[in-house]
Amino acid sequence: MATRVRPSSKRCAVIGGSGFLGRHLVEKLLDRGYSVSVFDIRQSYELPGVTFHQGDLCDKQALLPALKDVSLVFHCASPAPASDDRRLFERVNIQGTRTVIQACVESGVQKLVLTSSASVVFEGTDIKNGKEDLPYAKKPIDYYTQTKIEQEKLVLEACDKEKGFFTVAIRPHGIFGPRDPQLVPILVDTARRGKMKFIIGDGTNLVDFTFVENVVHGHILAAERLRSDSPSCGKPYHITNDEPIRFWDFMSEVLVGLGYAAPRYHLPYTLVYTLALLLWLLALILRPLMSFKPTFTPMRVALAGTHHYYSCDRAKQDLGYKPVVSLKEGIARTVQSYPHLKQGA
Ligand SMILES: NC(=O)C1=CN([C@@H]2O[C@H](COP(=O)(O)OP(=O)(O)OC[C@H]3O[C@@H](n4cnc5c(N)ncnc54)[C@H](O)[C@@H]3O)[C@@H](O)[C@H]2O)C=CC1
Ligand SMILES: CC(C)CCC[C@@H](C)[C@H]1CC[C@H]2C3=C(CC[C@]12C)[C@@]1(C)CCC(=O)C[C@@H]1CC3
Repeated sequence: MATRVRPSSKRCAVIGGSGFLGRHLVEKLLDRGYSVSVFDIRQSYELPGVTFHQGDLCDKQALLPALKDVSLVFHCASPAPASDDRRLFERVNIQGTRTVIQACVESGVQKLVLTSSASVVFEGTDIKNGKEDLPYAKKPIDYYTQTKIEQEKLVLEACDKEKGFFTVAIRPHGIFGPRDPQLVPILVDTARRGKMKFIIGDGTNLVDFTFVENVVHGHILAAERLRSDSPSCGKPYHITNDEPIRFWDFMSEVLVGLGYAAPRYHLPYTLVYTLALLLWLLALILRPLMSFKPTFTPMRVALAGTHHYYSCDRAKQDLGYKPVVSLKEGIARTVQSYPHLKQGA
């Protein structure tokens, strides 16, 4: 009779490992002595100790070889929020996550760590020190958020102590750091087009921005603490820098660090939000004829003009989490890592 080989606890897979967070996670896992199998729709780098599997996570047959002899899987793949493509989000984040769960169960994977998002509870209104027991957004602000909610529910509901399949969800917020393709590049592009002169609202709203290495640290702690007797089974965890900052102070520090002027003039929040909503509707109506992507989407305006910061007390208590890089150091390292985005470069 063939005996099943028990997967090594130091062998793991990172789905979405070619992305911003995924690659930082892979690098840290290698440092900690793991061997890593990366599954992604694209390959963006090569590293010793990493085996790449290129494919779409919605395709179980493509996924299975990447999970062979793996005991721990991190799922941090998602289409970019900026794509605003409902069908793509539903296919990848919902159906694809079902496929990931099935593939994990079939392969004998014991632990699945999902990268969710703190935005699953965000409806465009203030959240101050939000805890994990806040209800999911009833009216999610965009398709990305809507499908991240369904994805998180699927993964947490799949946790089955009897069968030895343990799941946990990490909810980071506003990830930034070297190689981020989103926050700093969009900010600089907006500044270069002369559109970063305005502060939306009174500029006092507090927000969490989380340095990527802290997000990685939270994922690894969650994975290593996940066992049948741990309180984290089937639970979500906020992971932030635990240093809420005014949204516009953070933007200004990054902009000034890169040689651009900080925004100065104030615009009323409701006016900008209404304009962003109208533009979004116009882009939707015109989509069959032409494609244009407004910079100020309703989601971005809501994020820029409201309080949204979260408590990570649960992660501190259950996972022993504590940020490893301060906001000040994170911003300095981020600014330094983008010489090509500096003013005049
Ligand atoms: N960047 C942020 O501020 C935040 C991100 N998150 C979550 O963190 C995770 C990682 O995000 P980032 O690293 O910022 O994004 P990213 O876009 O850099 O990485 C996502 C990766 O997923 C891959 N991918 C997309 N569709 C795929 C498919 N069908 N099959 C296989 N691979 C596929 C992409 O090729 C990419 O490498 C995502 O789940 C995102 O929802 C959560 C909170 C905040
Ligand atoms: C044009 C300006 C008003 C804003 C420029 C910066 C924004 C691009 C970023 C500020 C907050 C960021 C953020 C995300 C994406 C980039 C920002 C909007 C997420 C939506 C990424 C995915 C998530 O899960 C939540 C993030 C919240 C913060």
